[in-house]
Amino acid sequence: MAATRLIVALDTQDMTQARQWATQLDGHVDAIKLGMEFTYAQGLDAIRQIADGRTLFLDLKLHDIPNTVAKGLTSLAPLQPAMLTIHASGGREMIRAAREAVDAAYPADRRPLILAVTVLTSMDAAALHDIGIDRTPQEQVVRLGQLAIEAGADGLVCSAQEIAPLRNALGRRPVLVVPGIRPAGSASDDQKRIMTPAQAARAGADWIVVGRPITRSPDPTAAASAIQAELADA
Ligand SMILES: O=c1ccn([C@@H]2O[C@H](COP(=O)(O)O)[C@@H](O)[C@H]2O)c(=O)[nH]1
Repeated sequence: MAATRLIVALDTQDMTQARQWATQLDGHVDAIKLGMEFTYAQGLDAIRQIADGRTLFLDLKLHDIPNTVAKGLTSLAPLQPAMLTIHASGGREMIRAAREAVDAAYPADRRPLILAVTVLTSMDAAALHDIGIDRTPQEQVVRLGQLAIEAGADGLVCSAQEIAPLRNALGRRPVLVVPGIRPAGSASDDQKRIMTPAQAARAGADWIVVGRPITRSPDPTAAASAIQAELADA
């Protein structure tokens, strides 16, 4: 099985902080993730500056009518992300429109992976029930995952708890990117469906996403190195 790689989520509104984390974590993580918090505070040009040759996961979780998602993804092409996100719950037509837009707007040799977010890792069964979904998170993730891959997504964002059922349903091919990762003993914060880095690696995650356990550490480099060691030993 291929090694599980580490993405750090640089969740901050502050340019100096993002630059400092990105620089100090060079060589200790495999990719950086920038999302809504940084993008809404600093804008797209700041993403270009922080990315600066690094492998960029642009996690803006687009969810809108098909035309708007397609045009939004087209607007992001100059940033040359390696991965970007849309919500699987946007439905088949929206995902197909995303596929067509990425194929048209990005050069074939630098086409980002389209990752469909299934069920946010901050949601449990009660949170799904609140929004009218009376399935377990696992059932809903597999249902949305099948839909998204059929409609043209390259991969999925899921929790580590759903890797095995997704692999059973979809095989090895979809890229599985897994947030909700907490090293043993660290606070779960707002995450509900969590696993440790080693558990996620053993379950077959292609990438794990780790934010606060690294960025809130007094020594982010040591925290990232410890996670890499855990992945290597898994
Ligand atoms: O289902 C999802 C989708 C995306 N995320 C993002 O991952 C990181 C996780 O950060 P932590 O600090 O390690 O909790 C964050 O940027 C989320 O937006 C997710 O957690 N769950």
